[in-house]
Amino acid sequence: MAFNHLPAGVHDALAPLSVTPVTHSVPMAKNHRSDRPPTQAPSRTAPGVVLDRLASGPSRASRITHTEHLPPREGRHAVWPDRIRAEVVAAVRAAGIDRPWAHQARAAEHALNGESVVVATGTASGKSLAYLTPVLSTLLDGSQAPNGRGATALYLAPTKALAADQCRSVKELSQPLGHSVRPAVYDGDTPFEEREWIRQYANYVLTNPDMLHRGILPSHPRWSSFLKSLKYVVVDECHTYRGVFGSHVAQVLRRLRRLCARYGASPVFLLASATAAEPAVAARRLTGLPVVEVADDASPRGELVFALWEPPLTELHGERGAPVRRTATAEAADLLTDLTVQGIRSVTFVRSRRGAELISVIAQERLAEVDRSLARRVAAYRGGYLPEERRALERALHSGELLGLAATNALELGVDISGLDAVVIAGYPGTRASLWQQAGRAGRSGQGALAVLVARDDPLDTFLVHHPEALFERPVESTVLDPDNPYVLAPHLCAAAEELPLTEEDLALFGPAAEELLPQLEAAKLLRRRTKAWHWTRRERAADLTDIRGEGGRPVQVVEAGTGRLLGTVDAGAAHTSVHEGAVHLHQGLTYLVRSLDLEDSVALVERASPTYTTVARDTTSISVLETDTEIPWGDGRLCYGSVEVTNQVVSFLRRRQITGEVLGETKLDLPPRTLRTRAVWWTVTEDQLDRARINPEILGGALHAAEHASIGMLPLFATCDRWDIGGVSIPLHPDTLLPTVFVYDGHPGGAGFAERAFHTARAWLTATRQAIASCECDAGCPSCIQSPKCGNGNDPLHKRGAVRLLTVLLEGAPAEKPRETEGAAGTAGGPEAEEQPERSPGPRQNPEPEPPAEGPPDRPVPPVP
Ligand SMILES: Nc1ncnc2c1ncn2[C@@H]1O[C@H](COP(=O)(O)OP(=O)(O)OP(=O)(O)O)[C@@H](O)[C@H]1O
Repeated sequence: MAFNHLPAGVHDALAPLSVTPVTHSVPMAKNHRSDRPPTQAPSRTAPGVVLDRLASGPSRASRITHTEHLPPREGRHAVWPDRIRAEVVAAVRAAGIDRPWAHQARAAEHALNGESVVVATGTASGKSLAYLTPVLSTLLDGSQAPNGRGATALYLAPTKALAADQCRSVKELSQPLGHSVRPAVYDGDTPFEEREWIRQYANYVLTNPDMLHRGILPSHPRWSSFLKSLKYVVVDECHTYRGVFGSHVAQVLRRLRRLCARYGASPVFLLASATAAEPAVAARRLTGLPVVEVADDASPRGELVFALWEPPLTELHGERGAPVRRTATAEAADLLTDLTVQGIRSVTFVRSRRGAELISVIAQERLAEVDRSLARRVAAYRGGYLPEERRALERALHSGELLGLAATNALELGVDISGLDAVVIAGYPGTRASLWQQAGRAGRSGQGALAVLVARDDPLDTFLVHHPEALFERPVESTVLDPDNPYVLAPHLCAAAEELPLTEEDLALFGPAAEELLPQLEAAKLLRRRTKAWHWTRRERAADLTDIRGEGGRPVQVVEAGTGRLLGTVDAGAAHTSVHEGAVHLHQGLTYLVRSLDLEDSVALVERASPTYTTVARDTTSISVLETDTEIPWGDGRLCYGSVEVTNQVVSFLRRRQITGEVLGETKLDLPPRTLRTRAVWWTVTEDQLDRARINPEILGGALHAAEHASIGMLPLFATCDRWDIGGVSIPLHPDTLLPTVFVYDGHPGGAGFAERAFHTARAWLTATRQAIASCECDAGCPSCIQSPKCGNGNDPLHKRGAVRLLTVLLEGAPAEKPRETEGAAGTAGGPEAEEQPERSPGPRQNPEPEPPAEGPPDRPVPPVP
């Protein structure tokens, strides 16, 4: 096709956009019909037509602020390397795949050469096969060893669901190979009676980094025969290992490499990721090894029509009389309804679990009005459901029994949901990587597909639907991780020392920070140096020192009060905000009210109810400066970066009317405060600057507070974080700075790099913040500029014009940024990917399964070490 002479990645919207995609922009709503011939099978409705229909209701067309057309592309074939065993090639053929795409053959070649490789090609580009062919071929070779296990492979997935899904497909693919390939999932759900068999006989073990960290590595002697023969470690969806969680996984992989080396093995790492910038750099940081990159996607791709959609203003007024837009939830529910009526298979991605439930309930009700049988064809899908329930939903979507799902990102990763015609994304998912990952779920078999991003009523989403270039003309974010973060590294050094005493030679593997940390760990009496090695001194398990997903403890079980039935779970850290007493809890269309939350026993008792409202927790936060690392004069004021301690408490919850979001009332809560030591950026202003900005004491609090909210809303554009991963505090007279101060901090113990990025791009970041406030059409502030949905003070006080004047004066004194420091403005910095949106203060890194993210945790205590 027309674009085939270009490098594949250049025009593949769903590939890692390490370069800007060539796209065809149509800014006007009425022009959104594609001018290209549809590439899908005739029975499918062209995505442009589907969009036309969605836009045909009253005032609907004007909600589309932009349509982007991403052109189709033809595939390029190659041949499998000769060294792939003929039986494996035959098995792949038997699965219906005659020839590999060029990138699959290249990746296999590197793997067979013993080079670690990252396959960073688009969604559904056949990455699995790229690593599976060399792995299966090697396992087949190894099966001829006297013990039948001359070669083994370990597969790591970020979620249990993905490992289970992959195990099913490996079993299917390797069926013609008989008993030579023995795949098995080894995770928290694996029955104990099966575990010994897996350790002794399985040669392809599928697990997750959590199980590796807590289960496999600490009991490595029982895994010795497996580790001795370990030839490959597959790291699937490796872009999910970012931020603090990614840094933990990097250290877990170093521990694995160390143990393998002791058993005489040196496995090759095979990484796969659909969406990553600079994949080789990220893969090297994750594994600590040089990694070859295969990013030239040779698989075919259908056209993608991508619409940006802004819900209309309503007649309602929100806090302090602000104009209120229709919620993204209500709008997305309408789109799901309309798509289902059209017979279009779709998934609506939404950030919160509650949002997924609400969208599915609303769509079901609307569909029932059209045709009762249609209501049963949509459902919700989210983390916190029991595994059987999730498998059943996946099967129903596969078979076509379900036409539409409202899902959290629990469905985003790898779970094979082929054949979707449309994806609706309710609210920007926080990163472009995540956006493309979700959009890429549509059109898997090469047919055309539609993606619609529905903006939420907040500054960032509003900005994005009016600045499509920020989405379509920028590369995806790099996967940033920092394995040297002492909060991350220290517990892994202890765990490694417990696994096998740490020697001086080991230290290089764990990075330069290891040497500095050891004396501290000795002083804390966690490690002791005897002869030449450091030993773990305690009786408890060192692996329990850290929780690699930062979930803050045991998940809370959600139990139905009358029956004692376990409905699902909520992350410990999320419990205060999502299952506090009086909270509305939704589960597959049924509504429950939380009767009590027992934090000691980690149980929330719920009972069926039919409230007409949803609940939103409110919290308050105070902050103290522990240490200022850097301080730069900004005129008379100061821009600082350093360590802080944040104390957060969920104090109340709001009841909001369903669909409209109208506030019905507030109820106080009595929950304990939690503290977090982390990193922050903060700025101060002087009396003189306040005078120049005409800020008198009456409006000072409101001006600072408004600037803080808007700056948090804008930071994701600069620091690749989610607004829920960062927090802020503003105060007219801070006891540590003795000046009016605004803090923005990382919601992760030890910091996650967002505040640091904010510090380095502060001028660009605060300039964008000032512009966002100043250009908002509202009079006194609204959710699109200075109101925050998670404000513990009910968005009071806020002073819009004061914030603009204050930022103007502050920025007058800002020194020009060096080029290096502004690179973040292109969104290349990193932090954890946005997860489900909690209605909460920022908390620790949230991740999908094994225990998925939730409506979440505020802060929690710092880890015990260093
Ligand atoms: N060379 C090929 N020719 C034709 N079809 C292929 C080829 N390789 C893979 N496929 C098919 O493409 C689909 C997607 O493959 P797969 O799930 O391995 O992709 P992936 O890149 O791993 O996906 P994800 O983005 O979900 O991780 C599957 O149905 C697979 O059978």
